Amino acid sequence: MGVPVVLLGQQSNLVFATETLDVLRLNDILSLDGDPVLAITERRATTLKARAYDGDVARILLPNDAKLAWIQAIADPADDLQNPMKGPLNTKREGDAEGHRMAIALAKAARLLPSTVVINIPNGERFAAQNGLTSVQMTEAAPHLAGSSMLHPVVQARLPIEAAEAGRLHLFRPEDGAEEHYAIEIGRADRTKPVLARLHSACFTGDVLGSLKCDCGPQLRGALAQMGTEGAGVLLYLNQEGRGIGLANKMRAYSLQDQGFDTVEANHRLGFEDDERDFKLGAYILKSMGFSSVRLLTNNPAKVDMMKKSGVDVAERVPLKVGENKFNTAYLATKAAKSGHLF
Ligand SMILES: Nc1nc2c(ncn2[C@@H]2O[C@H](COP(=O)(O)OP(=O)(O)OP(=O)(O)O)[C@@H](O)[C@H]2O)c(=O)[nH]1
Ligand SMILES: [Zn+2]
Repeated sequence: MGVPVVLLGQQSNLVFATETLDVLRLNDILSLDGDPVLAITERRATTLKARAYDGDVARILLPNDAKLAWIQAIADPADDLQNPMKGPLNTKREGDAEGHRMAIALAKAARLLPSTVVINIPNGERFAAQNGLTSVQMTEAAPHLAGSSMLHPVVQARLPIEAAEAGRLHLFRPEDGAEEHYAIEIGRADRTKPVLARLHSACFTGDVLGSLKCDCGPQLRGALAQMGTEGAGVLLYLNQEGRGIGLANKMRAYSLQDQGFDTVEANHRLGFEDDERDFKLGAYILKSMGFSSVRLLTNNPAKVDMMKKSGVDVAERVPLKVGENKFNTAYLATKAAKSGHLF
């Protein structure tokens, strides 16, 4: 939800998502005792030429007179080209960055910009109670933020679709209250043989609107059509919009692409890795449906590796080359050059 929370640990921290910060919250932060810091990822720090002393995280000291617009411009690259000089940015070296790292993981989980304002507070539990804030023990939150949390099957029902009348939709819900994921089974695949399978990541623009900037729509329909023709298959529809950064951030990335950056550079400027998806959950869903071996429809070698590492045998990689057009040639070429896609 992007609301402030208190992270309880050896040191307790009050955490604000930078994206949802407003003047009132900022005034509250600046009136507290303690040195607030603006936490960003090392990817974002590289663009801003700020030193990251904590590996993947940089902690920028917040001046007493820090302005909301300045803070948000550090998190959001939208106006980087017009205003490249945000510094000098003094980053913190001493102390522990664990709370800051977790705060950024929380912002990512909320599909916000990966940046937070963090302030150390002496008695976290009392502060949270007095101010009506949610508090969470860092040790309890850590396993959920380290990767996707456990998924549970919720319901399944028959769903005839254009590609195959014998369709069945299975719905899975994670324990941490995050997005649900779906599996569409075509026919009744033999569990003792490799099944034709596709791990599809949600793409609202491509799947629903027919965007020409990517190849997702044709890949989705192409995979289902092939399963329909063969009479059996399973398509996982994983709600990992924008390679796991969410639709708002993907649109920010598109806006950066309009400024001349490619798909990977745009993710980095926003402070994300190239790909923030967790493919382990795909393997988990397949195993829970009784599949141990797949013929995987993909051009992405990372998906093949992740399947194997997660205990699902990939008997064959089946290429899925559809949907190339004049608007996505550069995007597909970047994926081939930078992400190792096989086209
Ligand atoms: N961040 C970001 N995400 C994008 C962009 N274009 C498309 N996407 C997302 O990328 C994902 C595409 O996923 P997949 O269809 O699994 O593609 P892939 O990883 O290239 O693998 P294969 O299609 O299996 O070869 C979807 O979640 C899209 O929303 C972009 O420019 N930036
Ligand atoms: Zn797409």
